[in-house]
Amino acid sequence: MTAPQNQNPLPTGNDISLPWHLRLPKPLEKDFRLYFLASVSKVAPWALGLVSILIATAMLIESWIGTDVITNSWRPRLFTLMLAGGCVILARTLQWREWLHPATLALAFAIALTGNYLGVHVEHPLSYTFFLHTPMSIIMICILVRVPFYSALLSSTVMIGAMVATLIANPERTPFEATTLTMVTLAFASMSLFGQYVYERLLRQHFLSEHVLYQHRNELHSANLVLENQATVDGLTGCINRRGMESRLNHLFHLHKQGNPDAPERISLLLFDIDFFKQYNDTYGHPAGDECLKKISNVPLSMVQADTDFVARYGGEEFVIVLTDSSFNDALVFAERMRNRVEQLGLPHSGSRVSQVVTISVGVSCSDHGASNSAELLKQADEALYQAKGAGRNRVALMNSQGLVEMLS
Ligand SMILES: Nc1nc2c(ncn2[C@@H]2O[C@H](COP(=O)(O)OP(=O)(O)OP(=O)(O)O)[C@@H](O)[C@H]2O)c(=O)[nH]1
Repeated sequence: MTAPQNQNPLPTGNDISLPWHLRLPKPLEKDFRLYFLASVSKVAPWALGLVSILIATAMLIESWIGTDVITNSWRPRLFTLMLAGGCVILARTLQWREWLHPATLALAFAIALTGNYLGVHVEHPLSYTFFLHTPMSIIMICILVRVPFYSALLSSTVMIGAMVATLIANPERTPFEATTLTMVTLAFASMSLFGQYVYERLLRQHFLSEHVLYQHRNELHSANLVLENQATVDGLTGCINRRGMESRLNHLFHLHKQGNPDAPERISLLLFDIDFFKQYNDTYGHPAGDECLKKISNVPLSMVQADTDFVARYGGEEFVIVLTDSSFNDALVFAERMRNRVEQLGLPHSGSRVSQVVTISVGVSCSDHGASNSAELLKQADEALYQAKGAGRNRVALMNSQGLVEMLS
């Protein structure tokens, strides 16, 4: 049995057709330049090191051949050797790397022109071979150091032009030598440039594939964030839902236990419940009950400040506030202020037996008082809330360090 075909596969870099001239849209082209530079910068120091060794070897051989050769060659050779050394330094230094390509081109010109100069000035039967520096320079920029294709094409043309002009201006070179040198140079240049074109085409295709993959990854990441948000936020009040609360609280406890430097010193938990909410619904209707829940939840939402503090809807008309790094006293002040602000909202509640307006009861617990995990902390706050209800509602109760519930108000 064949596997089912994917009707709508994700696009890959191969789906984006690369034009024959290789140019990508402007922003992509800019990114590709950096990508290209990063890909060549790993081998460039070694390649330029090799070029430096070749220049040094050429100087050595020229000093053996005869003093008249080295007399003519040592200055331009030393100059190109220094240029090559400078290019190696550029390739190895991250902040200067963007200058690598222009510097490599300068080096290639220096080598090619040195060849032309020596081909004219050195009196030796084999001196015409100095002109072979031009194809060597083209090979260097296309294969060894990989200058971008268009720069390589332009500079190769200029170098070949300079070589041909020198050959024409120098009557000592026979037409046969001049033609042979020009043909050899053109052959080397076209092969090297073709190789450079193919290489750059493949590299661009690879870059596009990676770019598309990167975009997919970003889209997936954003979609995940949206989904995660939807999965952990309560649709009615905008508070974190119970699932989100449990995972955040567990995470905080996990950090706390591990003694992680990002962990809060203590975790305080406030659990509150709207008093006689069933009667509120019965009196004003369920939609009004929903509105009431929104208004009440806005009170703690407007009060939490630290990034790690949060408000969650624990279920029905019960809410949890988690405060990190506040002292226990500060958490009690928060609870009392919140209870007071809810009362101050003045939402009429004729069905309540404790007030004319909507009120809440709050239970407060703290990790300093023996709770070793989120379930225990919630249980302690629930026990305090239960007693706050029993003590008449519209009040704050706390679980103290002895494990006893005390009324705050
Ligand atoms: N409007 C509305 N009501 C809800 C929602 N979730 C839960 N409730 C109601 O909240 C009420 C909770 O009632 P109880 O648990 O009896 O508590 P209570 O009436 O507040 O009494 P005490 O907590 O003892 O003061 C129930 O009537 C639920 O229907 C909601 O999303 N919207």
